[in-house]
Amino acid sequence: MTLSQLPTISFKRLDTPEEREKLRVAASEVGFFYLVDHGLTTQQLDAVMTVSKQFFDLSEFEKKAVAMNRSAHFRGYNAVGGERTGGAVDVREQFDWMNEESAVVALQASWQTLIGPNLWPTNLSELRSKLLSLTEQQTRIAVTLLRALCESLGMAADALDGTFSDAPYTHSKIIKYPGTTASTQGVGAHKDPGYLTFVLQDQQSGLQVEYDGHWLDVEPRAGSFVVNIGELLELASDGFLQATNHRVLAPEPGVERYSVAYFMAAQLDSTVPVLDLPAEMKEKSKGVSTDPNNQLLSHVGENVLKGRVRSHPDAAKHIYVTPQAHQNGT
Ligand SMILES: O=C(O)CCC(=O)C(=O)O
Ligand SMILES: [Fe+2]
Repeated sequence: MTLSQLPTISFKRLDTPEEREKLRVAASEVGFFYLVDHGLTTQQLDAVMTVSKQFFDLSEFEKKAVAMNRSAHFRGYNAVGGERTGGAVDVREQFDWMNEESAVVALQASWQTLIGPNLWPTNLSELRSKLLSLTEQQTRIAVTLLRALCESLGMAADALDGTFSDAPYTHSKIIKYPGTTASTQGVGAHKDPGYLTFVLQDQQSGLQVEYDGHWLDVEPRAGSFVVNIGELLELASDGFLQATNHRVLAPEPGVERYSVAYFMAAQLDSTVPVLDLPAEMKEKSKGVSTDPNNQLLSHVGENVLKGRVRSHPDAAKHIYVTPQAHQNGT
């Protein structure tokens, strides 16, 4: 199948069977689509991009004050060099935040290190308010989208609700890709570990999705989110939906690209069930991928932690829970 453009799904029409059918096709045959009519205004999205650029324009000293290597919970800033994908350095700067929480005092499993407070710069107070408000709205959209997706797969809308209840684990990042000739890798090819990812792009292209053995450009479309299927949905659908490989090419020198990524998972202590899909979907399923370098884990905390450790090995050095406890996922 050839594809010149990614499908587009209208969020406000998801209550119609026609749009849900389009959603099922987009999610199962491509794994990437534009989400429009989601209700977030252009002004709000522009304001997020503006405050994100203001963050990256802070001095090195100010950014390093919130560096991820000061966090025990994979939160905060990474300069270029702080992340690797596929064994090579990603040429991007980024600032990560997750749910605002207190740290677990006595860890019983390694994944509990994902729980903790965010790091916020003291001299850009707008960053916290703008980003947390964005996350809250994206979570509402993601929950509705996931429910519509379950329905489109012939399941009850709430089939996965038990895994995230009213507060899914979410992880987000603002990202700056500086122009470079040193490497073509903005971020190397990877799959995202959660249920659903939303990417907000600026006007600069570079995001590519693997489709039918080729890399397809995901051209920026103002006001849309680019949605992709993550590994937890591949597991829940027993491979009917596939987490899609994607990457970002570094821009040319003199050009910068900014994006904001939002990853919705389930609660970290939950385990993703395998949905009993209709027979015609089961027949079409390619099965869950069995890449020896990337095992998919149905324990949510374990699968999310796997992604974080692979991306930020330095930030993972503090993890001290015994392998026994880790294995049991307790
Ligand atoms: O920056 C982008 O467009 C995508 C980033 C991405 O795939 C990721 O951070 O997982
Ligand atoms: Fe990604």
